[in-house]
Amino acid sequence: KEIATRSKRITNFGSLLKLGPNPHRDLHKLSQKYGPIMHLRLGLVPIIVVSSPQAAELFLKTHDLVFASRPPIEAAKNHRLGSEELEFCHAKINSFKTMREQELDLLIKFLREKTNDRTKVDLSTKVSTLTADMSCRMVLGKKYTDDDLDEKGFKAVMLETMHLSATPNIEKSLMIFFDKIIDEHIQSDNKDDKTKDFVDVMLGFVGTEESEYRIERNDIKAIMLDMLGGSMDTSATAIEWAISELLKNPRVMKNVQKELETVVGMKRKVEESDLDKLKYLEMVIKESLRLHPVAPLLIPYQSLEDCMVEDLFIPKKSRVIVNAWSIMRDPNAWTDPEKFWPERFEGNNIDVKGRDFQLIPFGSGRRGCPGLQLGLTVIRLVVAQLVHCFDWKLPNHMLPSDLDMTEDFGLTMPRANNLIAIPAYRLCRDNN
Ligand code: HEM
Repeated sequence: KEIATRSKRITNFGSLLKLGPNPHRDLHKLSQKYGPIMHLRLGLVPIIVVSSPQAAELFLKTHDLVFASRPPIEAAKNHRLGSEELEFCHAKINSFKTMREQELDLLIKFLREKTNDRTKVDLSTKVSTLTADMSCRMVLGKKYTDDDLDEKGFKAVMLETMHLSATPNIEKSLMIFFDKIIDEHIQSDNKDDKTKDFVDVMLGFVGTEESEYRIERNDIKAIMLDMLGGSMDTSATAIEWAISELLKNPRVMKNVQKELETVVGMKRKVEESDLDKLKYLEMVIKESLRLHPVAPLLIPYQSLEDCMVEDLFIPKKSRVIVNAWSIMRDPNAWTDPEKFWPERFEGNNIDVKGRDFQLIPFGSGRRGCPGLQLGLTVIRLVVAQLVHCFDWKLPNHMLPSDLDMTEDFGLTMPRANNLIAIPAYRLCRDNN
C-alpha cells in the first residue's frame, strides 16, 4: 500500500538528509508551502512531519495509542520512564527542595562576589553546571565533577552518550561508572539519615516480588541515564533562553522584578513556596518555551500498526516528527507569533501540559515528558532567583536589541553563543 496517495496534503520530498543545520526551520518553511502534514522519505522509512496544532492533536490524542512508540534511535533507545517511575518522580519533587535551594544559593553567592567588581559572568555555563549538579544530587546522591569519570569528564560523557556521537566505548565507561555508583549505594545501605536519592529508591525495589516496581540492575542504569539525560541540559537551556528574552525585553524584566518585590519582598530570596504566586513569571516562562522549545522537533514517534488518520493511510513503523517549533509560531494559532509578549496568556488557561496543542514544549500524550513538573519547578525557581537577587546588564554597552538570539540545533536547542551578562545585587544587604 502507498501512503495516502489520495491525499494532496502529503507530498514526497526525497531525503531528510537534504535539510540544513536547522531542520525545524527548514521543515517549517516546507510546511508553509505543502501543508501541516507532509511525507518525506529517508531510505525505506516513511516520515510524516506534523506542523499544526490540529494535526498534532490527530496524532498525539485521537490516535495516541498507535503513535505511542519510538523508533530505535539514540535519543529514545533507553528505558522509558514508566508510570511507576513517573509516580515516584512526582512524589520526590518536594523532597529535593532543600537540595535545589542549597545549590542555587551557591550560585547566588558566587554571583554576589562578582558584583563587587562588576565583572561579566558566563551565565550559560553557570546555569548548566547548576542544573547538572542538581540532577546528580537528585539521581545519584552527590555531585560528580569532571574528574570523576575519565579524562573526558562526566558531563561530556553524559552528553555524548545522549547524542549520536557516543561510541560503544564511551557508553561502556558510563555504564561501568553507573555500576560503581550502584555498588557504593548498596554498601552504604543508606545508613546515614540522608534524603534518599533515586538510586536508593530504585534499589529498594530490586528483588521485591510483591512490588509492582519489578526492576533489575540494568533497568536502574537505563533509568539513571534517562533521568540525567532528560534533566541535565533541558532545564539549563530553558533558563538561558528565558533570561535572554528578559534581557532583550527590559519592560518585561521590570514587570517580573516588580512582581517579585510584591510577592517576596526585597528582604529575602525566593523560595519554592513562592512560585505558585508568581503569575506573571509563569506567563514569561510559557512565552519563552513557546519561542525557544528545548526540543523543537520533540522526540520522533513510530506507528505501532497501520492506521488511517482522517483520510490518510499511515503504514506501521512510519516515523512521525512533530515540529513543535513551527506549531508554536503558527500564525493561525497565535497573534504576532514572532513577538515575545507574555501578556498573550492573560485571561486564558492555555498551559504547557500537553492539553493545548498550540503550546507543546513538553510534548503531549503517552510519550509526553515525564519530567514536566520537575523541569518547570527548576526553571521557575532559577529564573526568579536570578532576577530577584540581581539586576543584569549586557557587557560592552550592548543594547538589549543587539543581543544575539541564534539557535544551535542538536539534541536540545541552546543558544549558539553563551549568554554573558553583568550582575548587580539588588536585595537589602542587611538580611542577606
Ligand atoms: C525544561 C525541562 C524539560 C523540557 C522542556 C523537556 C522536554 C521534553 C520533550 C519535548 C520530550 C519529548 C516529548 C514527546 O515526544 O512528546 C521529553 C521527553 C522526555 N523527558 Fe523531558 N523535558 C524536560 C525535563 C525533563 C526532566 C527533568 C526529566 C527527568 C527527570 C525528563 C525526562 C524525559 C524523558 C525520560 C523523556 C522521554 C519520554 C518518552 O519517550 O516516553 N525531562 N522531554
